[in-house]
Amino acid sequence: MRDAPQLKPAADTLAELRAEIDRIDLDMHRLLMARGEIIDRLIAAKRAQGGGCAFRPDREAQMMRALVERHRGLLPVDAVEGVWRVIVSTFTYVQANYSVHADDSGGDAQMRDSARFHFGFTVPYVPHHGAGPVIDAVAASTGDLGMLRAAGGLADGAWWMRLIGANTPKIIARLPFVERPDHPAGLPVFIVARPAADAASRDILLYALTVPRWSHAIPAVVSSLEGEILASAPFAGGLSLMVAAPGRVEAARFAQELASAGAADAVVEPIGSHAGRYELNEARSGVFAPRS
Ligand SMILES: C=C(O[C@@H]1C=C(C(=O)O)C=C[C@H]1O)C(=O)O
Repeated sequence: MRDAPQLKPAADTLAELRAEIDRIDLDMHRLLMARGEIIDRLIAAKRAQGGGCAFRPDREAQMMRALVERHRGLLPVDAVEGVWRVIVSTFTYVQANYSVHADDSGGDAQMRDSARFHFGFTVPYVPHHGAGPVIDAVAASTGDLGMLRAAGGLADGAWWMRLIGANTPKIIARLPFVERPDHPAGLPVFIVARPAADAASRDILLYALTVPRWSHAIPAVVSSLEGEILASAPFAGGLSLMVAAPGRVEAARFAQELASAGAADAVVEPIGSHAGRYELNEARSGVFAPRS
């Protein structure tokens, strides 16, 4: 007959708990080092796709959603998300070095918090004053990222007009990937980059909409397409709007709807796209649902 299982002592000793923590830390560190060993193969695979920026925003959005969705336990989701942001961003950096250029004109503290939370401290943070200089710095680089307030720094006017055209940077992500009211780095920001092939998420399309003058047809058409006017500013004697629309609304359809509503002189041009917005409804429970 087998012996009855040994009863565990009533309380673990501190030394035993520390030994357990050391074992777990060693496993985690070994796993991180193993993750690093895949990098050379990733670099080769991406070089075959054309190289450039290693950031894959669509993949990252899926990873961050899956992470917060499966998270359980007492470790705050903010901490888990922060740890993975640093892992993923630093792994992107070691594939192809990049800097994050940020517009500090609306205040440096929130931008810096956001950049550090989402990209860590290994990735260089380069402050600029204004959206224009950020976009210029990204345009002059091969793989750098720009970080701009999604709500817009109005001092720059219609900065999104600089994103129009075939060889200009585009908006490729909106951060945080998973939103919640008490997010520790919750400032909504757009990430601007020279887009890499097949990396973009096209759940939400972003457009620059230019019109000679304001018309009430514009918000009516935007809301009928389930879009959103994000910002507006005077431009070249008229007005420019930054508009978000669901991925099914191509530029031609948008222009056509505007024309039918009486705004035939509206020009609609793509300026980027990003993953659908996800909101974590019950912070720390791991339960989240898409924004309605
Ligand atoms: C590893 C990749 O490159 C980057 C780094 C990632 C990571 O470390 O998990 C994920 C997406 C990319 O931004 C990838 O494309 O899969």
